[in-house]
Amino acid sequence: MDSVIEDVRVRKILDSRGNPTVEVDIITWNGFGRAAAPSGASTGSREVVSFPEGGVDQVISEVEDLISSELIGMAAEDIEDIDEVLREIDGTDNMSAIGGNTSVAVSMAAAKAAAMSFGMPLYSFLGGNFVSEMPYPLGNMMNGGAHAGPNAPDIQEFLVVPIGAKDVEEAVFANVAVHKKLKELLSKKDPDFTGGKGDEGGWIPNITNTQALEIQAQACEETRDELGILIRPGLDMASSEFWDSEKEKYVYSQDNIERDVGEQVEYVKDLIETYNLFYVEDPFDENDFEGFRELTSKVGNKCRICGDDLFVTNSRLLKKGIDEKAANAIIIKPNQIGSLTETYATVKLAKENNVMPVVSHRSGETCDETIAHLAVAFGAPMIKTGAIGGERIAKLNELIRIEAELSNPKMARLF
Ligand SMILES: C=C(OP(=O)(O)O)C(=O)O
Ligand SMILES: [Mg+2]
Repeated sequence: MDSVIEDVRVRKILDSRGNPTVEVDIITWNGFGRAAAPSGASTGSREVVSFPEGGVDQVISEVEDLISSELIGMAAEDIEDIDEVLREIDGTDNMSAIGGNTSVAVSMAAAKAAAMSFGMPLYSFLGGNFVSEMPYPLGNMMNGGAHAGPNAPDIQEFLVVPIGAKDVEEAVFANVAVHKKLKELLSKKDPDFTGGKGDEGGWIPNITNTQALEIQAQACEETRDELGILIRPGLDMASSEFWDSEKEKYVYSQDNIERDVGEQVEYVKDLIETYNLFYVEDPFDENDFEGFRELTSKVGNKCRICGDDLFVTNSRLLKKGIDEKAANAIIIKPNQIGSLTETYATVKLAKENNVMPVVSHRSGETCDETIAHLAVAFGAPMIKTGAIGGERIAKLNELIRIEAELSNPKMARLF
């Protein structure tokens, strides 16, 4: 049996914020898989718990042996069984005993070890022989909110989608062209602009939300004219971060404006129309299915309204969202749910219900490239990975390699 697990090793490594995270190696008779877990800053409250109370050190000192003694002898390709064993070892509802980051790194390392044992790339081991669609990269251009400092916009991520790109390589370089253009524009606009970047490599501008939206639109247009590629703007508002539950208002401190739910619906609708936004993530607090539903019913035919903190990659929450018609896209972050099996179940449910899965990095990342393979294997039309920075380009460059390997690659359908 080529894929029988012979050893499991867990180590503490650095993530891009300089925090500790776990990296797992799984060694099979005939292969090897390595995966590391990322971590969020603007996390949803219903995500599984990343690590046990003692953090990564406790995983190394107590959990590693528990996991390896159960997994050694199992076949690495039996991913569902492996994920079930991890759930049993943990024994809690939210993975707080071993940590969702531990379990997801084991789950992904097992899949990679199985793929190598059978001599296949991960995307075809998970997605089958017929995968051919490449995701559009959602590039992160400017950062605010929890990913930036105090004078930045409240909106967390100013994104772009190069919807006119003919292939991934063109798409990735189009995003970088917008990123470079923005540096020029921001330097002209703000004499104090230092070129500082946020957690995901987007610029941190010292400007208001409206100014940032204007400059993002300008950068998209100018880059489109220069490259001849249509590029549309998008946002991750990460609104849970500035929702004040006592006041029941969204507090935009940079603009000195507060909006109730109804005003937020109108504001975001207006942004979508004014800036021709292609994508808006988390325009409402993570508990506000009703706000999501109202916005989606008004503009869901022209814009992807995406739930991240709302769904936390959880199929039960997605089912609620589908029943309530709350969104037409969902962020897929495997470490929010703690296993590949559950990640896949959520993707499958989304696709069956015309909810677009968008595979995503976290703000704290490593150079692990697994999500590039997951996006292709799952047929996700978009992937959110940033635009520059070592841990971001690890995924983007892997997408370029995958595209070069496929015999008949084409871009996914966005509409
Ligand atoms: C990537 C994101 O940030 P974090 O990883 O901090 O949740 C996000 O909110 O989509
Ligand atoms: Mg988000």
